[in-house]
Amino acid sequence: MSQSLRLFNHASTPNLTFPSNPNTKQCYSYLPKPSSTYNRRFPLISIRASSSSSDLDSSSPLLVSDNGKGAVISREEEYPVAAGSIEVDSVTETELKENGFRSTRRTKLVCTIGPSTCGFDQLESLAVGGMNVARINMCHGTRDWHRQVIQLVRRLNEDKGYAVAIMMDTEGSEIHMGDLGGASSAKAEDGEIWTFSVRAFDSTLPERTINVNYDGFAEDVKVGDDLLVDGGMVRFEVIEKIGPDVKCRCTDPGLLLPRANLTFWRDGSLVRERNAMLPTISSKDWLDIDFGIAEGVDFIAISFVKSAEVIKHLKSYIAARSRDGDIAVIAKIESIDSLKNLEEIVQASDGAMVARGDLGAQIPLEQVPSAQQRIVQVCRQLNKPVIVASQLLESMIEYPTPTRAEVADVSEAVRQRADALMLSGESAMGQFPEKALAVLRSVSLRIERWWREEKRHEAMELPDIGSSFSDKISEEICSSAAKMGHMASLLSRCRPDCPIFAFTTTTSVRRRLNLQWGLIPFRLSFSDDMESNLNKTFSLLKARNLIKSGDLVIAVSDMLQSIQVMNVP
Ligand SMILES: Nc1ncnc2c1ncn2[C@@H]1O[C@H](COP(=O)(O)OP(=O)(O)OP(=O)(O)O)[C@@H](O)[C@H]1O
Ligand SMILES: CC(=O)C(=O)O
Ligand SMILES: [K+]
Ligand SMILES: [Mg+2]
Repeated sequence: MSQSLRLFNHASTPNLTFPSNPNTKQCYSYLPKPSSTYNRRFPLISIRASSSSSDLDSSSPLLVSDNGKGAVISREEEYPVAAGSIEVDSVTETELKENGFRSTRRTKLVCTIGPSTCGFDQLESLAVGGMNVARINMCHGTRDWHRQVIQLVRRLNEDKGYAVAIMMDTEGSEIHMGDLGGASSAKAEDGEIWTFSVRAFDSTLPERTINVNYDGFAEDVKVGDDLLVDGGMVRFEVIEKIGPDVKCRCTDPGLLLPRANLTFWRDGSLVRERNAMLPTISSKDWLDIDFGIAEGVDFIAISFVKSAEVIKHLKSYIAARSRDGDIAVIAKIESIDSLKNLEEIVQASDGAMVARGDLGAQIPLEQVPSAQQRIVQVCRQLNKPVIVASQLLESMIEYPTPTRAEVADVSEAVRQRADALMLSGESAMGQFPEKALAVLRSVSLRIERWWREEKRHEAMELPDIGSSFSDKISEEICSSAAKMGHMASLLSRCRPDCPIFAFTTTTSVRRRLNLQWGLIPFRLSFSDDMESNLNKTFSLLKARNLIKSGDLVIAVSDMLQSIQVMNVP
């Protein structure tokens, strides 16, 4: 570390130190001295590397270390990383070795697991194809089925060196159809009369009959209402009410899928007075959440969030029950109320999902794109990961190639710098899950490469988010480090034009970091001595051919409240 430059280090200097070496770059930062001892809540090392010391260009990698919030423990029996070893996702490692830093994918990919993808080999193919997070949707399947999937993903991670995280998505208590008596779908033709009923049918469903999960349904609808299945994929008009049965005429034909969402509209507006009384988290959802906690999922996504309160409540519920409180809560933005209360919901959550399927059933379709843009922007402002979901490649449920419009939609989400893109039916029950994932991957890579080529490092005005003094210092350190390479970065939030290597001692933190834009999580053991941590990290990365001697790096550590610029020894 001969060319090492210590720009600022509170551990050793009472005040500000400027570089004295004339060969060093004029890229120091001015930071106030913290009033208290080191804040260890967010230990960060960020290291920006490039091929030569004169090449501080903005596309070289940034390495970040994050121990997560506080204590370094996880729910699993946390086994220490063997001294002299570093764990990294095997796919990422191969990509890094083959293509170098610059081409690593920044946009993360979430796949919904369903009948098409629930086998070990299928899950492995998705992991090889770049799946960062596996989503299980509690609307469908039994808990035993989901447990099986979770166990397979675990096995995949342990046996094959992946770090695929698991996201459990709650059913929520909106109105939806029953499961079609076991049929995988049913076709509703123009003009047909169907019965929507809240009756419990003990044996098989009568023909053209749909079960509805909400007891108040027959009371709430009125003759003349429009009944939309799945946000308008199929449309009916209510023509008659007979006790618990509601007779409807099909006005827009289409395919009915099991447990599809139902909304009803009157005089051009969504009817939601009674819906609004349903709890966001139903009693069945609470059982699913208990299941998720017991199984140690990494994320719980909450459907139809209406306010920040429910998120806060769930977070304290998890904190009290999960051993380490390390399950991240993702707010699904898919209702009018969630858009109204967006900022406070996102602020209360650990991330958000633009759940365009149901959102498009609650607001006019033409408003969905602007809602998406706003949600992505708010999440980034508030430094929360955001997932863009639903119908990204819907046609690929049936066909092996996407439509041009779908590719344009995926490109737009990548361009907005969403943290992650999600597959739903494409991977859950489609015929081409791996091909759909490959399209997400190649479109992401293409757009990201285009940024590099065009040098489009979109800078966004980012408000200060640190509330404590030490947090503010960390923020300052990170943005100063980013500015050195003429690029924006408060780490992932700044969407720097470089990959970010994230180091953690914890398996569960490593998996959670997998959702965030540009972060490549590694696991290794740390000591209290940052200097030796850095050296150890370098030698481990070098041994794996992930960096090489001479690479210029910037190390940012809020454990030491310091920035160092150095060449990899
Ligand atoms: N575990 C599962 N078992 C069977 N089918 C599933 C499962 N998960 C998903 N699917 C199928 O894939 C489709 C798309 O999945 P997706 O997760 O988007 O569900 P959804 O019903 O649209 O609800 P949501 O609004 O929660 O996304 C579902 O409609 C269902 O047919
Ligand atoms: C993902 C989801 O829940 C939706 O799009 O509605
Ligand atoms: K759901
Ligand atoms: Mg939904």
